[in-house]
Amino acid sequence: MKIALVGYGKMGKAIEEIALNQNHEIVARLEKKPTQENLNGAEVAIEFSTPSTAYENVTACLEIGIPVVCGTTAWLDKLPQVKDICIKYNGGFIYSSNYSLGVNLFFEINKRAAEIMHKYQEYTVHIEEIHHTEKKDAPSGTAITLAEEIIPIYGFDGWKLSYKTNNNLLGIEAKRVHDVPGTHTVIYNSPIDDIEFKHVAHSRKGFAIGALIAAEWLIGKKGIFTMKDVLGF
Ligand SMILES: NC(=O)C1=CN([C@@H]2O[C@H](COP(=O)(O)OP(=O)(O)OC[C@H]3O[C@@H](n4cnc5c(N)ncnc54)[C@H](OP(=O)(O)O)[C@@H]3O)[C@@H](O)[C@H]2O)C=CC1
Ligand SMILES: O=C(O)C1=N[C@H](C(=O)O)C[C@H](O)C1
Repeated sequence: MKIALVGYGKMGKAIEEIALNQNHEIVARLEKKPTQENLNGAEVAIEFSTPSTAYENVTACLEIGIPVVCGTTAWLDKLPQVKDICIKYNGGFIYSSNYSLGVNLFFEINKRAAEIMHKYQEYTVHIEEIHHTEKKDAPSGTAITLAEEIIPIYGFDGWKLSYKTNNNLLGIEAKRVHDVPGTHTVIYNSPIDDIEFKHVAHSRKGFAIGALIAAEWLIGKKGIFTMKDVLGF
């Protein structure tokens, strides 16, 4: 693949390392808005930038006619507009809050666990996420995805940044610790015992491998997709 990396920070560099080992070509490394010229003949754009720049970058790629794999978090209030633009330009777009295979398996386990656990009112539920101190958003996109799977099953009104669940809002606790790539835990507590489902990323490798799998899958496809489509869940 000829890949444009839109955003060349921690994730852009992690993707580059794996892409080069897989004999892909990096034709652009951008830290600004993509244009026809600076995309340099890319077949696909992989966008990991910042919450305030992702929307503009994604829409620019779609308007130019380049399919986009986007991993940037905390801009999803604008997802409906991106979907409209993708349809208008007959483009290809994938978004996932987390591209790692392990977390996508965890999403499935999380849903099933909530379906079982919500019947047992002696257990409370909340989420904890831990990330490196450079992270701009809280809670993480992954924690929000986990919450969005639990909320309808429990009938919660939504989530809030809190170490506990109350007022019918699912608690998400966000901790920031030097160098942690990403740890997510869904915690069920009762007076008798605790049950915890936990995913620990040891590095950014899993996110990068997943983003490259998504990019290869997306080339030639039209529409709006998630990692569930890529993995066939
Ligand atoms: N979905 C997933 O699997 C994962 C998602 N993420 C998400 O990806 C995003 C990026 O994470 P990470 O790489 O760690 O962050 P970094 O801060 O390391 O990298 C972001 C990069 O984007 C650059 N940038 C700034 N403005 C623009 C712009 N207009 N266009 C393109 N690039 C720009 C920044 O440059 P400068 O520093 O000069 O401002 C920086 O190099 C975050 O939202 C994070 O939550 C992270 C890991 C996995
Ligand atoms: O910013 C990060 O680093 C990460 N961001 C994503 C998120 O917000 O869920 C995915 C991963 O946890 C790492």
